[in-house]
Amino acid sequence: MTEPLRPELSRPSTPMLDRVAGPADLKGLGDAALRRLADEVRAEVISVVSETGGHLGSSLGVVELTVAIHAVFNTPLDKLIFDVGHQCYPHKILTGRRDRMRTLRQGGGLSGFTKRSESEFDPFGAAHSSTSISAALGFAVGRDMGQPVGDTIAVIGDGAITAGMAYEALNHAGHLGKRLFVILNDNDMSIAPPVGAMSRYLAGLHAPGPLVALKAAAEGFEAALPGPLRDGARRARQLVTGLPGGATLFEELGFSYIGPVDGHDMPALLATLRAARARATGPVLIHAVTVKGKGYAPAENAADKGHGVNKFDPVSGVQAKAKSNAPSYTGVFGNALTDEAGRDPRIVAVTAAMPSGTGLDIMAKRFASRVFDVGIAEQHGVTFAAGMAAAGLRPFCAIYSTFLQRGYDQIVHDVALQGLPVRFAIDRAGLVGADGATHAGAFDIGFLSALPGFTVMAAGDEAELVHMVATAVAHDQGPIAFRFPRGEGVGVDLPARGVPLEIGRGRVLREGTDVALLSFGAHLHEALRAADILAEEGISATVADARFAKPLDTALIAQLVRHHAALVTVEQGAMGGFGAMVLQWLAGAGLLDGGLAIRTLTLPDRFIEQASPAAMYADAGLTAEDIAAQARTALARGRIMPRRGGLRVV
Ligand SMILES: Cc1ncc(C[n+]2csc(CCOP(=O)(O)OP(=O)(O)O)c2C)c(N)n1
Ligand SMILES: CC(=O)[C@@H](O)[C@H](O)COP(=O)(O)O
Ligand SMILES: [Mg+2]
Repeated sequence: MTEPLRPELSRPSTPMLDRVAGPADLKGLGDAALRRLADEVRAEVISVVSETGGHLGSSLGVVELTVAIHAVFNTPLDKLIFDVGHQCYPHKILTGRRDRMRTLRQGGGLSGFTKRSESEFDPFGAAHSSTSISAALGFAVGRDMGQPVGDTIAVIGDGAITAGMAYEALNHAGHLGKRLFVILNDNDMSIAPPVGAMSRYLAGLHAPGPLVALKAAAEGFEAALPGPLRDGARRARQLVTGLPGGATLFEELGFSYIGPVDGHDMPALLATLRAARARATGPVLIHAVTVKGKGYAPAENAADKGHGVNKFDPVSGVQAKAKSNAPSYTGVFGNALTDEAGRDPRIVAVTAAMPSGTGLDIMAKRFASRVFDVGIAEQHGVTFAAGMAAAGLRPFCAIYSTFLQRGYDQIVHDVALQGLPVRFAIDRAGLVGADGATHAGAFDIGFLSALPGFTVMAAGDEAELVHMVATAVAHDQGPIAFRFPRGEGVGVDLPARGVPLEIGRGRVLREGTDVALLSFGAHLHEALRAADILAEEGISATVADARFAKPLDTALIAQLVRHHAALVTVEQGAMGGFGAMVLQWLAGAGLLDGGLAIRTLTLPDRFIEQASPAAMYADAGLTAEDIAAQARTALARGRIMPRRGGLRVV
């Protein structure tokens, strides 16, 4: 467990919470007691996250909401589904996991998201956004078909509700008309300030003003009327208020809309939830207005509202600084792209609600009008970029590997099939640490390399990343992608300016005679370390950086297999990626016919649980020692080779 920075300050007194073993203990409490309980839960969240780091602001914003839902509904029979799940810390504290909260996001500890395997109170796992309404609707159908399910409640943020999936679900839920509760947790923040017309619309719904108050009053009146009169009353309200369409978008979609309600006013929340629970017959949307970071000034005052924090001093809110020896890959990418954008006005960039996470905030500072935050809308972002490419621009789509999965059909259908030169900057490639398996960048090598016409690169270090940005700028022949990991680089000197790489050509960093280690991506330094380990045993290893999974440097690979008894490929990705591409090419070229010993080191065929990235790679069998061990065994079985040199060293 992580040591607290100031242990004497980090454990608040929580007499009420101490008596809560689970949601059942909330049932007998009155409104005032529930409000006090919420205060204690908030203190506990601050205390926990000060020791562990994590998603502080989002969790603080839903404290009252979480207490109220558990007090009014009957979980776990009723299914409470948090969208993304990053705001679930109060929920975990109230559902029997308080004693393990200080293991949050660590190896062997509690997940930072909801997770089915962790608790019966987590009916549906999450971490990627905007899935909650679909899942809740699925549970509602299960209930109506006789399964042991009570009510279903989706809690979704104003950021998450900007994604296409949420509308698909609202549309379907409105059509089915089943009893279902969607609680819109509207804190007017995503990770960054929210963007888009939907965000403006929601703000309009809770803007103070006479029209809105009148509308709310009219709605209350309407609800009391018998069915046949309700339509007339609604039309009258539309005339009186003049609000667009009169009804909210949600009502137009077939939901009953309740709100906006102050999501920190416990009596108001409880009354709203009780009334909705007692009377709902179909889908209901409860619009709760909350404050991200609520009740903790350092979070409320932070630009990101304490979205994701390191451990911190609970009194001052000052976060521990991670030691850094080299610039982050993300920062190197952001700076390199900004430099390129300074030279080429056709360069534009797209982020799906992650401007700082992707480094595009750097470019936005100089070229605001050329950086587009599309909201949590990876699918739209990809096709939008394809449109800009078709129009003659040079779009960079900067999306984490894990979230790019959302846009795969768009990558296939809108980008690859049309051969459009969209540049994909794929951050968070490989294992990412505390966010765990849901955020691992495992699959992009395989899913992109399978597409005709795609060029797929991975940066061996941060200097290579600069060159890959330049390569992507210059590549107008079709789609191109480059991947790089989370965190800091290896500390190599950065070039003053990127130089486009020759497409499909790798490089040899170290020339040996016995075994060839062919790395694709940022595990290059592990391959170099493996070569050092092998050298101590008298085994001479060549280390090559493939740079490209597609097109492969087949001349280099042919040379490696000709000159070595064994070949080991290394990548930070799942099976079916770079190693598979190499194997397939070797087989097709007949180069396996002579009994070459090959090992393809990838992530294993299972999801790797959260821990530090180093521990996760150890779990995956992808350390330098693992690479050396595989090289050793491959060599022991490989054919006997005369020792020859002759490789090109770049
Ligand atoms: C598909 C997908 N894209 C991006 C993200 C990254 N992400 C996590 S939380 C978040 C913002 C969510 O905002 P909101 O739903 O309003 O919740 P809040 O943090 O404000 O409570 C984003 C963009 C994600 N989890 N899933
Ligand atoms: C919840 C979520 O998806 C993001 O907040 C994620 O945790 C960000 O991860 P990074 O810290 O790698 O940007
Ligand atoms: Mg929000």
